[in-house]
Amino acid sequence: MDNSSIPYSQWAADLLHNDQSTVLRPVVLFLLVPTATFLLWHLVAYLNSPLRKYPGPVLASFTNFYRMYFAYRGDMHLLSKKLHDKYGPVVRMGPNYLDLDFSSLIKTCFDTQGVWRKTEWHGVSGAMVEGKLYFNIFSEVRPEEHARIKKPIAKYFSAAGVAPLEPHVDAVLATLCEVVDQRLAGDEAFGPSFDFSEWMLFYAMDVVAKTTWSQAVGYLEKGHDFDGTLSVSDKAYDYLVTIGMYPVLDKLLDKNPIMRVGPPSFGTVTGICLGHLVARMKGEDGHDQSKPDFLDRYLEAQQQNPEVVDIYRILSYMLVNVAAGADTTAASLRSIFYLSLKHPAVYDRLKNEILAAKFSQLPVPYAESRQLPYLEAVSRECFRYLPGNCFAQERYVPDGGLSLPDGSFVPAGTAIGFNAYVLHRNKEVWGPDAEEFRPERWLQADGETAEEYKSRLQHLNNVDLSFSAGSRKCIGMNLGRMEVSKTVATLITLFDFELEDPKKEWKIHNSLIPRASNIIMKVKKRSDASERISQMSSHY
Ligand code: HEM
Repeated sequence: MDNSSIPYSQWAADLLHNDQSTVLRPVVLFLLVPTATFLLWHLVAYLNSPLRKYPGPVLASFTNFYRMYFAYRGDMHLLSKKLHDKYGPVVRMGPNYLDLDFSSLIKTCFDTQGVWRKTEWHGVSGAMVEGKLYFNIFSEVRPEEHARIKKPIAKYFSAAGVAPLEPHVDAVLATLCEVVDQRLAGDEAFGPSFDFSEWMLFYAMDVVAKTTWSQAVGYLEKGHDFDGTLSVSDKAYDYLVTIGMYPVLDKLLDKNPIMRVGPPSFGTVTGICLGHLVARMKGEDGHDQSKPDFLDRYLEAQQQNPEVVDIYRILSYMLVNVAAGADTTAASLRSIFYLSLKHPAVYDRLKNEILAAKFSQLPVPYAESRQLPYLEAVSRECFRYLPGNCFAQERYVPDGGLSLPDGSFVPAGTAIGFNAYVLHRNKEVWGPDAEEFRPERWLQADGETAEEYKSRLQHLNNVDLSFSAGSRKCIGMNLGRMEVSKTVATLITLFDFELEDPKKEWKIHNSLIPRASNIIMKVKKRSDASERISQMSSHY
């Protein structure tokens, strides 16, 4: 009989009552019962949800698999923007998740007390160490525990705290200049084409290693991902953002107590960090005491706070530096060069400002590069245009609920989130040219008084989520900004850059951090570059 001509339910019932189908019966029961329960559960949840009043894709209101699919594809930022353009400032993007585009709520939802808790998806980046689940500063979602583990080291990340790390950045920056000089740049004409994006990751990873344990990993010198760590790190991020949309799956995969399933985790990086920690503790790493690094500070923090900082905690501090500090900085450097070169007027103005500056030495000291207003404006515009985190920064609505500017009320326990990529392109906040790359928006405009500019800048600062805000604001912001500023000033002082084909677009895979590739570039040395580089390198 042709089963397609009878209703599905009757077909299933016939199948169950047919004595001859003794093999099929358990199979059908096994499939039907959970499927029906799953669908019914989702239907009841949908009908009862207080979020039903909010617009969004129908599928998204039933299941988080909707978002998971776009997280997997790597274009979550584009999806969020498209949905906000279609539905307005509130979009229901999950059964219990609202994506918001209200900059007026930033101060409320990114509070300094941790009342607005991070949602569980951040916890997916926790790591199993000897059978125990360890959360780091990024992945810890419990506010009290987050404050407890952050407090002993917060001071080392202040502007004054990171200043002594500048010699470490300088040493790696000198290596970068040498590598560009010897392998990539042409003397009189532009040299061969190469993918700038991968070199920025080699550089940023070496810097974070050097500032953390005083030794670069060696990506710049070797010129490739020689130990596979960079590719593992990409996969770990892909896993975090995809499984993070359904965190319960993490318990069956990466955190499965019986058998770990899934892509490689940060295990390799953990091994590298552990090796350096052990070597330091045994006094075997030849560390120069006159150049303190993060590891010195973490060991100091252990002395001062033994009840909080044990050896595992130090390891997690080291690990989060590597996991959170390299890809973000590389992404920012890629954006600055690519977006400026795509807008030749911007690149020319930036280049002219840098070449006109009389720097006291190379690498350019941060105290000097940060004085350049156009460099600062270009950096901030890049952070705005393509933020280092292009996923929603999620929080749970606390007791008392949340009143939205549209007059509606969101109950406690709802997950809400702000995607900086969407917020930073809101025309009501940033003006009609919000979608344009225009660094001048960060400078005093013609006819604008100093007072007006100050107040406009203050407003822009308040609605800028490039480094997040409140108690979960990026702890490494001062280091990241120092690195970006002095690296751009130093590279442009020594070399001229051009895109191989200015019409070609970069490729972006958004895996929390927008991973840009295919920035095919050519470089030319400025007249005295090689001589200045060899002078500079002799100091390191
Ligand atoms: C220009 C470079 C950087 C950018 C754009 C950036 C951006 C961000 C953003 C947006 C967040 C919030 C993420 C979220 O909550 O979902 C964050 C958090 C964090 N960042 Fe950065 N970051 C940069 C550099 C660094 C560096 C150099 C380090 C460390 C050496 C670092 C360490 C961290 C840590 C530990 C957190 C978690 C903070 C917490 O939850 O308390 N970042 N970063």
